Amino acid sequence: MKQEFTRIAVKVGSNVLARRDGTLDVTRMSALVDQIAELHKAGVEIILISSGAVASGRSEIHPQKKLDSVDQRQLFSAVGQAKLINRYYELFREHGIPVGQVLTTKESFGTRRHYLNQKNCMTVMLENGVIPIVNENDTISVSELMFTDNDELSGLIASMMNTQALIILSNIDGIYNGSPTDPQSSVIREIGHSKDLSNYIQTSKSSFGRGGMLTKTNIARKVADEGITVIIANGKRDNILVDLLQHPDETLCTRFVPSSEPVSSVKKWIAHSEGFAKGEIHINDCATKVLNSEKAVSILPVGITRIEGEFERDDIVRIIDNQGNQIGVGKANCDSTQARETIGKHGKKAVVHYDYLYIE
Ligand SMILES: Nc1ncnc2c1ncn2[C@@H]1O[C@H](COP(=O)(O)OP(=O)(O)O)[C@@H](O)[C@H]1O
Ligand SMILES: N[C@@H](CCC(=O)OP(=O)(O)O)C(=O)O
Repeated sequence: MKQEFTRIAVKVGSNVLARRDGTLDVTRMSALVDQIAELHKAGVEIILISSGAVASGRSEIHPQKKLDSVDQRQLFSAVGQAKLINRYYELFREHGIPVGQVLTTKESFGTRRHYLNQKNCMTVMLENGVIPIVNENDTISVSELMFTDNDELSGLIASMMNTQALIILSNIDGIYNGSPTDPQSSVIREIGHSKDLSNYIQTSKSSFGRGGMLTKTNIARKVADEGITVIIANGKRDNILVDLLQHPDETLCTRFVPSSEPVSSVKKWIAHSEGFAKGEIHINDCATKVLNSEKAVSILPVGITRIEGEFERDDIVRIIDNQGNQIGVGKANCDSTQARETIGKHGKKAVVHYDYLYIE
């Protein structure tokens, strides 16, 4: 059996797992588990990121009084996640494959220590032949502490676990070059580095999804820039996972071409840590130019025009150009007071060192 990848992350959207009425589509789940089991037995390490907790809880519990959206999400996910993982456990057991549950939150990616703890957990699972099944811990992550959706989470996991591919399974064959409902539009098969897709993406979402195609596209681009192949495909199509890996050329999907330049593990973490940024470092045009060149350069005080916000050494900061556009993210080498004291000065140590700087 010919296979390009030996470690992959697979994200399954709510719509793949839920029927129209919101109940769990056990037939679909079972078909996906069969495919994952086939790949696992062929030696592919798989991390499964599965949505569906809220959708499967909603059909189980019928609250007496009207609940607000936070209460609903907490209640449905608490019940639904138990149901979901139980199903997976039973289905994988039929193949003799052990699975483990990893529930996480956005905050768990905020510090390098937490990040490495999670990485270690999933590494030890894979080393012992256990398939990690990951979801956001919806019971405790509320509003600004939430991931945009599980597409964002799957990108973080793929990057953290150094997978060769991230396969995002939704209820659509890929990204269309127009409205998906327009018979004139077709699936874009391959997307290179600098292609702007914003004109194609509608804000519509499938009935149980959270982020829509726009977050999928943004995440896919970022992850592909880190050297990981990203594939968006239809999880409702029979045998889709096995076909994507074994017959990639004949299988309908959108594939984001990965960058060939390797990105260090620390830089990958920084790239996905933007949401935790404590401050902003504004830089002049000259500094922007050298940062965008091929050279490995740090951010020196001489190129800084302004510091916004208060941060400590090792906090995440955004890098902003003279036009106010964010051009990167980095880990501060000093606190904001020290950084302000050196603005514009020559011969001072870097405020963000190159090794801890991710330029977008
Ligand atoms: N250009 C496009 N190509 C494909 N799908 C699109 C496009 N623009 C918007 N969409 C919508 O994005 C939806 C998939 O995103 P989402 O609802 O978040 O799915 P999931 O639950 O699998 O994460 C599709 O069902 C489709 O309605
Ligand atoms: N953690 C949520 C996932 C929500 C979500 O992001 O859904 P989707 O856009 O379908 O991947 C759940 O399990 O219901």
